[in-house]
Amino acid sequence: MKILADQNIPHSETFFGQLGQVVQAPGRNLTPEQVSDIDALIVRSVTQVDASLLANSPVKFVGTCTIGTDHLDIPYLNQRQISWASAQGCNANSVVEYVFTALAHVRPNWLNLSVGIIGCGNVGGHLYRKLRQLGVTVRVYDPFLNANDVPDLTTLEQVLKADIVCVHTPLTRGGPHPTLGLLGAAELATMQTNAVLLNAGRGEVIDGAALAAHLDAQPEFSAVLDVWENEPNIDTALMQRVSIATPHIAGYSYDGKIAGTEMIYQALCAHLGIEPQITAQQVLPANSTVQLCAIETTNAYPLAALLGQAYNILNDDHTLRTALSQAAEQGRPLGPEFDALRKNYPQRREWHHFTQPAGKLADGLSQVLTTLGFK
Ligand SMILES: NC(=O)C1=CN([C@@H]2O[C@H](COP(=O)(O)OP(=O)(O)OC[C@H]3O[C@@H](n4cnc5c(N)ncnc54)[C@H](O)[C@@H]3O)[C@@H](O)[C@H]2O)C=CC1
Ligand SMILES: O=C(O)C(=O)[C@H](O)COP(=O)(O)O
Repeated sequence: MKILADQNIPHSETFFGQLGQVVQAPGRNLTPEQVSDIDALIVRSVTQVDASLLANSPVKFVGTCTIGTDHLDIPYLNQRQISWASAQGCNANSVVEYVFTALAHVRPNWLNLSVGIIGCGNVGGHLYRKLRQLGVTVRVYDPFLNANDVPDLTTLEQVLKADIVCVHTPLTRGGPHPTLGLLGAAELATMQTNAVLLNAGRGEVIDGAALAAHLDAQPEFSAVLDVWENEPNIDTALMQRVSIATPHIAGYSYDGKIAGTEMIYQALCAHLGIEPQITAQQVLPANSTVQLCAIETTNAYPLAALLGQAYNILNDDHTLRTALSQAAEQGRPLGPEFDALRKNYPQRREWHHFTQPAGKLADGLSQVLTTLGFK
């Protein structure tokens, strides 16, 4: 069998090579010719999988090593009886670590603030439970859940009143509660003037032009954006206005990426009726525990300093801004720069690979780190 895999899927040969011949290709601009003799197509979020790609292809299985599925035309796949699978929850922990790291930088007192969560599935739900464990006041908006699922469920209006609002919905264009443009000028206007808005879902859920205008009008308002309208050609005017800007890498922990590969390998095995032979555990680096360094007791933001050792979000922000401004100055297109940062993203491990500093931490800090997942 012939399997085409996006070249940015780590260990695709190790996993899918068990099942057939693997051809790797850049996923952004796959052509119908490239899939004209392919049995299984393994993609990431940058490949639009629809009739224009697959109409003349013998593909019988499509797997996306991502949580999001907005790039798949699912009705078309179903109609063609092409099996498909996504990697639900694979990088949810990675996104939650991103959120906590970002908040520690933009609102060092976030433990004492209220947090609103829009979309409470694998990512939002994980974030919700951690915040509750930490004693943070949380409000949730998710029209597909009820109060038995989430006791703090409320309206979108109430969630938008929180000090910090985190967006973790899928991008949906239809159905009873579409998320395309869910937050526009009218919704932003109801938020607190010094709120933080964080989007690690999909860029199109927030109207970027409205957000840029809002940031201009409200100097105390902050935004953290990992996802953007029109990726990879993002709006640099908006980027310049946000507090933290990253190139859609919230879910890019190495653990999360390998989990995505493994889940789709398992799904393809199930499709073929074959027992899986390889696991994520076999390919992830072993014994990779790292000890965090002790920090100065005088450090005003000890949590940000500790989290920054495990995941340096400011480096991701700096790298994006530098790459895009250099490309703009030199008249080069921005899209390839954005994609290159994602393709060459360094290996980032999740927090259960880190142990707390040997020295004594300030009261309560060790407990917070333990709740966040540090050993
Ligand atoms: N920035 C990144 O690197 C990553 C982004 N994502 C994005 O995050 C999204 C969410 O991921 P998961 O939590 O794993 O998905 P999920 O499917 O487990 O949960 C999504 C939740 O959003 C809710 N929802 C749907 N429409 C809504 C609406 N109109 N208003 C409020 N809530 C709504 C659903 O009921 C569900 O509970 C993904 O679909 C993907 O687009 C996921 C992983 C990484
Ligand atoms: O899992 C998802 O959904 C994501 O947003 C991924 O982290 C995006 O990664 P790529 O598929 O765009 O590499």
